[in-house]
Amino acid sequence: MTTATKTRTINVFIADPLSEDGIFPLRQEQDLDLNIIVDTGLAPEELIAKIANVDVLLVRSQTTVTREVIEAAKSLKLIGRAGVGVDNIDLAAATEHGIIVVNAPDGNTNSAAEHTIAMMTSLARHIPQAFNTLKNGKWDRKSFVGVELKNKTLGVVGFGRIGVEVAYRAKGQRMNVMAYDPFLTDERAKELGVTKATVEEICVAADFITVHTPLLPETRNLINKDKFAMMKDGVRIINCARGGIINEDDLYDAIVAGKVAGAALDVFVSEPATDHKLLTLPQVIATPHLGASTIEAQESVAVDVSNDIIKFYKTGTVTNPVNMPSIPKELLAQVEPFFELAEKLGSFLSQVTTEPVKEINLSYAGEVANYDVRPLTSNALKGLLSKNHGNHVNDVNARYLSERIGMKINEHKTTTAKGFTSLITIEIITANETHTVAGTLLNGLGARIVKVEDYVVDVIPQGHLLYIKNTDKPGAIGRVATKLAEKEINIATMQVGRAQVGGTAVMMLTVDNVVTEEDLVFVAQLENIDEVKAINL
Ligand SMILES: NC(=O)c1ccc[n+]([C@@H]2O[C@H](COP(=O)([O-])OP(=O)(O)OC[C@H]3O[C@@H](n4cnc5c(N)ncnc54)[C@H](O)[C@@H]3O)[C@@H](O)[C@H]2O)c1
Ligand SMILES: O=C(O)[C@H](O)COP(=O)(O)O
Repeated sequence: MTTATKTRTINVFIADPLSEDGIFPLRQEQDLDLNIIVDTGLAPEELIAKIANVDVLLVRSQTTVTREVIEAAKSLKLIGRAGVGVDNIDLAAATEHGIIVVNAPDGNTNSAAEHTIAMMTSLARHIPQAFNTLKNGKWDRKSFVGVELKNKTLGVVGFGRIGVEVAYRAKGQRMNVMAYDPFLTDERAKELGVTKATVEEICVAADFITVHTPLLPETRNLINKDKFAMMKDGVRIINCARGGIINEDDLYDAIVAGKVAGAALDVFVSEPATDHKLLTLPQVIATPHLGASTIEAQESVAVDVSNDIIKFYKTGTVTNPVNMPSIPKELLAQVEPFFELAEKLGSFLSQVTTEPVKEINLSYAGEVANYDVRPLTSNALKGLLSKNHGNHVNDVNARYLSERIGMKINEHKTTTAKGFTSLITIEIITANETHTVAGTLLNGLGARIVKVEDYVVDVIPQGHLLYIKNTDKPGAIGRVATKLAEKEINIATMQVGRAQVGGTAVMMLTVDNVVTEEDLVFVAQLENIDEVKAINL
């Protein structure tokens, strides 16, 4: 990943209204040259026209970041979502283009949970309808008889950050809480004092149902006419998550049919939703996507994405990635040193072969095998592909690009590391060749290549290397050294290895200057030299 300093201006484009206090970290950043452009409320074609030189795009839910926007953004490295839901961002397009998407998953949890409870209470007691009537000069106490929350059952579908916070608060109202989430365990349900249930069980038993899942293909229309049919008469529905999780037409029909007593909606399939048919029903109360609209939440989510932008440009890593594996903080410190090694090993192999790689086997041995190795594989693939893809390949799209060209990627983990604390061995298979390289981190000494093909070596993976295969006969080393001297190429280090006396041997040389194609030909013509490759790491 890239790190930047003041030498380059970074254009940060803020396309939705963000808290000014929240973007304070960006405004006061001293080490990076950030050019902050605030230009909100743009139509898609206006955004496309302005995005060509933008490095970082910051949005909330209002701006839709389409494939067209991404393709027009020639410099874009990072999209920051100041909030949770990323359904307004074409993640596949971002990933293909190597653009990191980060969000702020924690900053608005409380606000969204509080809004959900406010909506449920308002729904139970008809507060918006009663207020409207009163504003219109009518003192009507008969039309707005509500229901209590106490002893009612609340079904929570999607028991993540917000779902759990809603459950805590509902229990404070002395409600019984049922919850469904594919990741909810019996232990966690017990610990939180909720009844673990299926969506169907919730539909059958709940008086109030609230959804808190992301909008995904699996959750779109999760609550539909079949589910409404299972529900109690007079059930009340709340959606402060995403429009589309509850089928809007089916909800409308269920309300008109008297099955559903009321619905509280903060979100709609298409927003802004000012003339939606659900809004014509007196049983429906609604807010214009206000779940996260508090001073605290807006400051918090904007601070989180601002800090991730700064972190990305200073360290090359981010805290809340959406389209790359997220590494817990405590593990990051341990695996980060391997990133460069994995990339160098991949790069080494890309320069050893000229054929397309059909399969790559990555073996992680020793301590490194205890970690989530996917980021290491991404770095190895980045190194492997960079020969042909240059700067267009990064940790985000390396796996995607590899799979797109049909490369089979196999990761293996073993505890034994042949005497090393950790060992990464990478094998590539092409139509006609197989090549292997292995590397490690030596305590206090940094990265080393310790094996090339079947030969044990000890090479710092840095600078200009010459990889020479020769027949193990006297004089080969001397001839190579003399030829390089003739070409004014200074040898810094030299390693030799062989499997058996008189067989094939390898030389690994580090040299002080770039070795040209012409120089390589001269070396390759020497007696008993079978193959010469220049490798730049
Ligand atoms: N109205 C607002 O302004 C507002 C504010 C914040 C968040 N949100 C939305 O609220 C939702 C939840 O946010 P969060 O922060 O709790 O996210 P989260 O990722 O912490 O929780 C989502 C949960 O949904 C679960 N889930 C996924 N697929 C499911 C399925 N098929 N059935 C049931 N559960 C499933 C996940 O396992 C996860 O536990 C998101 O859609 C987010 O965009 C809306
Ligand atoms: O997913 C979210 O974080 C919420 O829907 C908030 O959206 P907003 O940033 O547009 O308020």
